[in-house]
Amino acid sequence: MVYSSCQLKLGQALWDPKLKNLYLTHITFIGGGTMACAILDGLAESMSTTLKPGQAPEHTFSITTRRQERTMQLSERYPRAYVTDSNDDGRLWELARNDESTAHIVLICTKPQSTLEVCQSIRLAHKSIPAAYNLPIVVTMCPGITIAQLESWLNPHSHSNRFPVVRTMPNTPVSIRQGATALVPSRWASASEVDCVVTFFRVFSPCVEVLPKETLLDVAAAVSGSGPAWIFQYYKSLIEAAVQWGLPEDLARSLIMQTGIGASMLANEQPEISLSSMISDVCVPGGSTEKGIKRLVDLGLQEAVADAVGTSLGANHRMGGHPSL
Ligand SMILES: O=C(O)[C@@H]1CCC=N1
Repeated sequence: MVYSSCQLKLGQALWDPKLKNLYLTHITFIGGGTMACAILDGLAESMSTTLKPGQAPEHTFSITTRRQERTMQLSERYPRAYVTDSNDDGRLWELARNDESTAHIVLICTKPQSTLEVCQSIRLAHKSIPAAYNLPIVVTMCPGITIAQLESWLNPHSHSNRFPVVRTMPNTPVSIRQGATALVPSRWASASEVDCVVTFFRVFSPCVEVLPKETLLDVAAAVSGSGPAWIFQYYKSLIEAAVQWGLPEDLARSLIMQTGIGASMLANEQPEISLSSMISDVCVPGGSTEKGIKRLVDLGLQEAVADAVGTSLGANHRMGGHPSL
């Protein structure tokens, strides 16, 4: 299933009334690093708040960061956020308290190594929540850390009142609402809860649910989560080549960026046309592009890319080998 973009209105019932009606009221970012800020930047422009009757949240978001000096920077950059340097801050979880009609997303945006500790904080903060109330939806973006691991850290003893979990893999262009997000929900997440997470991510990226196997999320992470780096690396090589042949760097950069945007848009708008055919369209038979492409292929571009993606995937899988991470 592919979900295209939408507007997010916090506090508005977002779901098909045939499903359980949930109001998304608050989003907690655990970790205030690159991905948290990319998402917050993507949200900043596009979000409006429609309060549920009788409800007046002071803060739309919460952000936690380990470094105290960073709390000030984040508060200035995101004035609607409650910023704290502790995942065990009582106020953090009070702001996010749900009743039976509200939903709250906790996004784990820390380094993968901190996930276990973060899950422990989330679990402890919700230890005394009555069974009828909604637990927050725990959303991760750590490749390799499985739903089974997350559930064992969040719900070590109980088989009832489980935290709904959704694994996601967004990428850095979410900051300009041009991201791509792959996701896979746990079987304990209800249709409304999955809709809630999808609606959230659709603000800054089309989302795709990877089926049928959870491990495919790691493949998506290797090509799409890491993807901007693959593309930037290729652009960097093109720019360096252009500069070697005398083109000024700024000119090379702007020509190559626009070429990348145009080529991506062209390919995206015509999904029925293969990339091989689009390459042929550029190549005059026996001409310069054809010769250059042949050289790239002969030098092993395909093997190099496959090897790099495999290496990245292997690293993601090793990450899942917790507790050593
Ligand atoms: O490099 C990493 O580990 C993460 C995964 C996807 C993008 N960055």
